Amino acid sequence: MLSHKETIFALSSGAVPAGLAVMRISGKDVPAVLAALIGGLPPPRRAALRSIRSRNGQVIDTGLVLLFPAPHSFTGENVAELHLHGGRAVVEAVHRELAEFPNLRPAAPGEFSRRAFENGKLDLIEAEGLADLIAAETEMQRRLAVEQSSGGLSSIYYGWSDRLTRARALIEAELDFPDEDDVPGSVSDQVWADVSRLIEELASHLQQLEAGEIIRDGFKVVIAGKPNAGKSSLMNALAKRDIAIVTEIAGTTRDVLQVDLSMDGYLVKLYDTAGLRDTDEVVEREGIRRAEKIITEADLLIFIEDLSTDSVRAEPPKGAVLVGTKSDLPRRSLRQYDLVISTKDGVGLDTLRGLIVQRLKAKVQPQSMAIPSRARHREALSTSLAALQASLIAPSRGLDLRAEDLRVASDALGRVTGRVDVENLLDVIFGEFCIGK
Ligand SMILES: Nc1nc2c(c(=O)[nH]1)N(C=O)[C@@H](CNc1ccc(C(=O)N[C@@H](CCC(=O)O)C(=O)O)cc1)CN2
Ligand SMILES: Nc1nc2c(ncn2[C@@H]2O[C@H](COP(=O)(O)OP(=O)(O)OP(=O)(O)O)[C@@H](O)[C@H]2O)c(=O)[nH]1
Ligand SMILES: [Mg+2]
Repeated sequence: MLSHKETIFALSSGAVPAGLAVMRISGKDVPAVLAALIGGLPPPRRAALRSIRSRNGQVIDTGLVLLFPAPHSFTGENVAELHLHGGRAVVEAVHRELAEFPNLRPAAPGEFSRRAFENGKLDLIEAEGLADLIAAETEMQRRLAVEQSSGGLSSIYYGWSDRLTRARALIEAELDFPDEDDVPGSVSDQVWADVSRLIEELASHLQQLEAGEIIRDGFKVVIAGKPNAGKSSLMNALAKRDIAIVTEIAGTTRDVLQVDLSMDGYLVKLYDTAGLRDTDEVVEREGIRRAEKIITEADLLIFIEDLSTDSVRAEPPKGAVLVGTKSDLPRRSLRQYDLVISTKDGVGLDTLRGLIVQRLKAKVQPQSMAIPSRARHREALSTSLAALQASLIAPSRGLDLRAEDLRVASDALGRVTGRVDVENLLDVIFGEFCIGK
């Protein structure tokens, strides 16, 4: 167990004033701090009502105090929690009192979790999951984060890591002791058969990454079309808020505007863009350049057309949903639309919401929430997959080169959870085989 020199503290609850404020303290000086503040130690892991006193004996506040002696705490260190009344002056007085202790200092962001990681209480996936859980704003983000923070995703990687470790151990054994009776010749075949099963599992796991990213980062829906089509009016209607400026002047919107929506528990990132047209106006042209950029990043493009005008119709990009708007006005367009709406009287808006959710779910159908969701996961998992695939190509290269591929795959997988170990390779070799005699 790592023993950090300094004891750290922070307000772990939200903004004051509030009903309660939780001050968390972690490190070896926790018992001394509690002795000074409340005159002794509360029973471990039980809430105790105590008065918290400053050095001069004045009561600062009376609240519930919790002590989690090391190593059975969130960080693995001694942890105390002071459940205070959530007033600004209360929190400030306790903060001041804590800072007076010679070995105490305010915690840096994420430092409690970092110590938990260093003490083996959390792996990297769980730590990321915890950060995502705190940031989660939609139900699906919460479910994804819970699965990651509570070890559901990690356990898949540990399972794969164990199988890889076993495979490597068997190959190493074959390399070192080719004539051993205890290592049958068919062992190698079993190893490569399991490696190819691993490849399939890893590849199908990686295919879920897009779903994970969409759940975590949001489904990007971009509204595009010609100037004055009614794009900003649609953005405001879907957001039910007056976000974008709407005027009858073509070329009103220049910047890309964005709003977060929650649809069916999913985060939808809705973008409003400058109307697309040829123009010499510098600001508008920059707006159009930005619009074109975000269009290429869209998960779903809603191409808006004013069905009441008879101007030249633009060709919507492939895959876009073609929406005719201003259906409250006389129709001049003969175009076949995917959907007809009016933001003025609300016609078709629910259908459009349904269509967005349907397109979203076509991309995101998680059978389980134990799926990757970050670029970091993608990098490490694809490196591992590529090395596993390499190990199966050209067996004639020899066992030692193929064993090296497995080592690379193993290391990459270890980086996902942050637990790269070679110790258990030795354990498997010497634990399961009677090679050494
Ligand atoms: N008051 C309070 N509520 C909280 C937290 C907290 O730190 N304090 N948490 C903070 O994120 C979350 C709960 N997570 C926790 C995770 C581990 C331990 C803990 O004491 N673990 C020990 C003992 C385990 C056990 O008794 O089963 C350990 O792992 O050894 C505590 C809270 C959410 N709610
Ligand atoms: N009758 C009617 N008018 C609409 C509707 N939607 C938008 N408008 C009007 O059309 C004009 C342009 O609307 P905007 O939402 O600003 O259009 P835009 O596509 O964002 O335009 P730019 O930002 O200039 O590209 C405004 O005068 C709106 O009031 C609708 O459904 N019915
Ligand atoms: Mg606009």
